[in-house]
Amino acid sequence: MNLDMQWNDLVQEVTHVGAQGDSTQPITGIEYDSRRVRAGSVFVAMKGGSTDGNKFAEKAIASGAAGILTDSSVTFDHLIVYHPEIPILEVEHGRRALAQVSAAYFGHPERSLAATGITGTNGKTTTAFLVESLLNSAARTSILIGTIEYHVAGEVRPSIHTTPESRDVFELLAEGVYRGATELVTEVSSHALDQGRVASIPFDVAVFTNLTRDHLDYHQTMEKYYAAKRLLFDGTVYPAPRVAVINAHDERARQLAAAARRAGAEVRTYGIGQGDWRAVDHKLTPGGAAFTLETPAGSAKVTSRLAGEVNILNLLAAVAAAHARGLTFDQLVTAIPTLQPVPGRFQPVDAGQTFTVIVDYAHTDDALRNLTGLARQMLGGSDGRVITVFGCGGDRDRTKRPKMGAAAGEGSDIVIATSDNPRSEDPLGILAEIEPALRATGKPYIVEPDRAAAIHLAVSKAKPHDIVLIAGKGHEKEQILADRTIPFDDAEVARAALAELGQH
Ligand SMILES: CC(=O)N[C@H]1[C@@H](OP(=O)(O)OP(=O)(O)OC[C@H]2O[C@@H](n3ccc(=O)[nH]c3=O)[C@H](O)[C@@H]2O)O[C@H](CO)[C@@H](O)[C@@H]1O[C@H](C)C(=O)N[C@@H](C)C(=O)N[C@H](CCC(=O)O)C(=O)O
Ligand SMILES: Nc1ncnc2c1ncn2[C@@H]1O[C@H](COP(=O)(O)OP(=O)(O)OP(=O)(O)O)[C@@H](O)[C@H]1O
Repeated sequence: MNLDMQWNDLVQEVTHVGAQGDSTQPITGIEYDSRRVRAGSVFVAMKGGSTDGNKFAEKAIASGAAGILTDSSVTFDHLIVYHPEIPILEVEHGRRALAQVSAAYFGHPERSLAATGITGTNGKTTTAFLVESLLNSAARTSILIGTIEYHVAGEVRPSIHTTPESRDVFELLAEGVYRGATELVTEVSSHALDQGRVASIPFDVAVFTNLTRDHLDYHQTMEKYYAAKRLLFDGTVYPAPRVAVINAHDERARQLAAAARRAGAEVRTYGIGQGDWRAVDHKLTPGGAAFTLETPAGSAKVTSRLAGEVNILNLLAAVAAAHARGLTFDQLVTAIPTLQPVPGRFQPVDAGQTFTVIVDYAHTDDALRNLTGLARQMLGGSDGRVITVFGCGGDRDRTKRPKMGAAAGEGSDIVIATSDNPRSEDPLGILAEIEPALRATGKPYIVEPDRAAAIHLAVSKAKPHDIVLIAGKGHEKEQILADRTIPFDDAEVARAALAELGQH
């Protein structure tokens, strides 16, 4: 961070429409939440979806704020009258101003980093992990920001948001640069693009994985959802990327590619049997996939430990992005077989058993259908069965329960319905709301509220070639029951169940 920064320096860095006062007082922090303001902090008061940060400007001043940035002319007019002692800036867009001021305060770490941003409804986390692994295989030092966790030059941190507020992003970047990072790989959610959480970060490479129905509670229409994603590519609000990597299978691919090209980006498309970066003659195996990688930089046969067609797409996206970041085709081909599945995203648990066990984060009916579909793809023509363990969260959308029951039954040969964070609800009550739809599918099922017992049961029922899917928790490490949060890791429980099976 810039320890010498004064208010008067900061003013130079922010686009503003009004200003009052000046100050040579050193600034000790930038905050967008009044509850985090300490003596010497600058408070950025911005309008939000559920409240208005401007309501808390007085509170921030009482906590010792050294200056205020506001996106409200009413607040600006009020403060210049009642707090003439505090320097104030009025800005047009609160979150973009937050990004500008944070970049400056944290010493412009973005200037020392090449950024790859990944957006899309599905595949962001997986693609981001793969890009980071490819860059690290070429001895680059990276920062990763995403849903599961953050990596700061090799150190793992818990994730707060898929894409945090710009202030928190810049703090991570500054730390990463200090520890030698030269690359940033970040998931960019549509919320982040809409709000400007990644404003002031120039993206060298931008990746678009896909667009399916989601987050309409926030964006309201698919057009607005797409428009938010397009912002990463079209140069209208943020600078256009140098290279745009786009999934050729998506129905928006052509229009997005055209928008990116118009903005001056080099476009690379990818796909299975289509696109400039493509997989041909692919085969799915229980251990992953094998295909010929055909690209403008060369062709080679490769094998991957990541299962399912969607992961071939994620891998192609990552390969095209890492090549844009300067890895050679040979470096990429050498690294591909070493890439590990992402924790909790179609993650195999292998203890040498004759069937497949997969842990996945799928916790919506769509995701569950996707997951059972991937398992069917993997079974191909074999006589293996799909055995699915799943549950539904308590104190959450109850309409999901019958939908999940139907999705599990329709996609599986055997279902074990269990608990998944029952929270304050009775686990048996939740299961009773799942059961009628599950029963209606006509598939054999068992209700076992104890999640560990359910996983043991599924593993004990598996025969050679079967696929056991453990859905819902993915990378999560806890189960929330009534007033307790207990450690719980699906992959570990599955490993214990496999070890027990091995002893019999
Ligand atoms: C819909 C959404 O994006 N909400 C985020 C947003 O809230 P908001 O704009 O409504 O802010 P607000 O609560 O109205 O507050 C306005 C301002 O007042 C401030 N405030 C508030 C209270 C107070 O006492 N003092 C104070 O200063 C707040 O810090 C904020 O600056 O800004 C808040 C502060 O950073 C976030 O905590 C909040 O995330 C909520 C909890 C959330 O659930 N966000 C999800 C939807 C999200 O962003 N998800 C995407 C991933 C989606 C995906 O792909 O799955 C993500 O990138 O994580
Ligand atoms: N390229 C893809 N296309 C469609 N579905 C995918 C793709 N990649 C992954 N999936 C499915 O979406 C699930 C979530 O994958 P991933 O975590 O990589 O995506 P994400 O965009 O980060 O989503 P989330 O924010 O929910 O974590 C996977 O378990 C898989 O079932």
